[in-house]
Amino acid sequence: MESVIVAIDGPSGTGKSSTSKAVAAKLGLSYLDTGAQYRAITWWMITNGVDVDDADVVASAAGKPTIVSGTDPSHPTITVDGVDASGPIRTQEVTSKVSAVSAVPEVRTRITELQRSIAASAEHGIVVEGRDIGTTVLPDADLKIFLTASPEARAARRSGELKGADVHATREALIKRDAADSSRKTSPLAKADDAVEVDTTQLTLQQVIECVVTLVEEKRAAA
Ligand SMILES: Nc1ncnc2c1ncn2[C@@H]1O[C@H](COP(=O)(O)OP(=O)(O)OP(=O)(O)O)[C@@H](O)[C@H]1O
Ligand SMILES: Nc1ccn([C@@H]2O[C@H](COP(=O)(O)O)[C@@H](O)[C@H]2O)c(=O)n1
Repeated sequence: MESVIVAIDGPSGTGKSSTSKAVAAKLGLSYLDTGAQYRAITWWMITNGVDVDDADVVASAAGKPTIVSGTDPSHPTITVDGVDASGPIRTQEVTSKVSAVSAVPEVRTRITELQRSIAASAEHGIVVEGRDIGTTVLPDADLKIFLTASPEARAARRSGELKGADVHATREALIKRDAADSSRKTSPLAKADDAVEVDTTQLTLQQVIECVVTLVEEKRAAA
């Protein structure tokens, strides 16, 4: 198999980004962080005064920003209307509002088209991570992985990242975001029937990376 398409989905904090970047770098593949695209459109809505709780207004604005994702796993980038958005999309305000924006069907249609065109143009293949990649965006992906981990492990990982953040509050916030992402009508967070589930609770990041690399190599060998 010359080019390979890998879909990695799962709830928040399960290790999708860290794993996907490392696997892509190791195998010479491109990398796409689809959560960053939903964060980028949310950031644009906020900075342009759009009420993100008004789905009709969000829908009519969905086509306005130009979002560009750079797919080098050692230096992923994201711009909105030509402006580097990699910092602003990680604020607490964006994190708390992104699920409302990403639930709007017109937003999903727009971002899904963008994701498919990026995947189609990746010469050597790509690792695409998100919530609905295996189920909706790339249903014919060569390999689908669904990462999981206990809420406690995920909260501890995130609190370590946010230095000093309260673990209980972090746990509640990620459970709330997962619930919103899993219960939306259009393309919810879900495991594809043919995805391999990997519970990362007791695994180091290195072990998860090795597990996914092995699964990709097995697929390539079988092709
Ligand atoms: N197996 C692991 N063991 C310990 N820490 C891990 C593991 N996997 C990832 N991490 C750490 O957990 C944090 C969250 O990981 P990451 O951002 O990759 O998750 P994610 O699933 O992409 O999250 P989100 O969907 O919220 O963007 C990071 O600090 C990362 O280094
Ligand atoms: N395929 C996807 C990816 C992400 N989302 C939404 O974006 C939010 C942020 O994702 P992170 O991975 O950066 O945490 C996420 O909570 C979802 O609302 C999505 O809908 N589909």
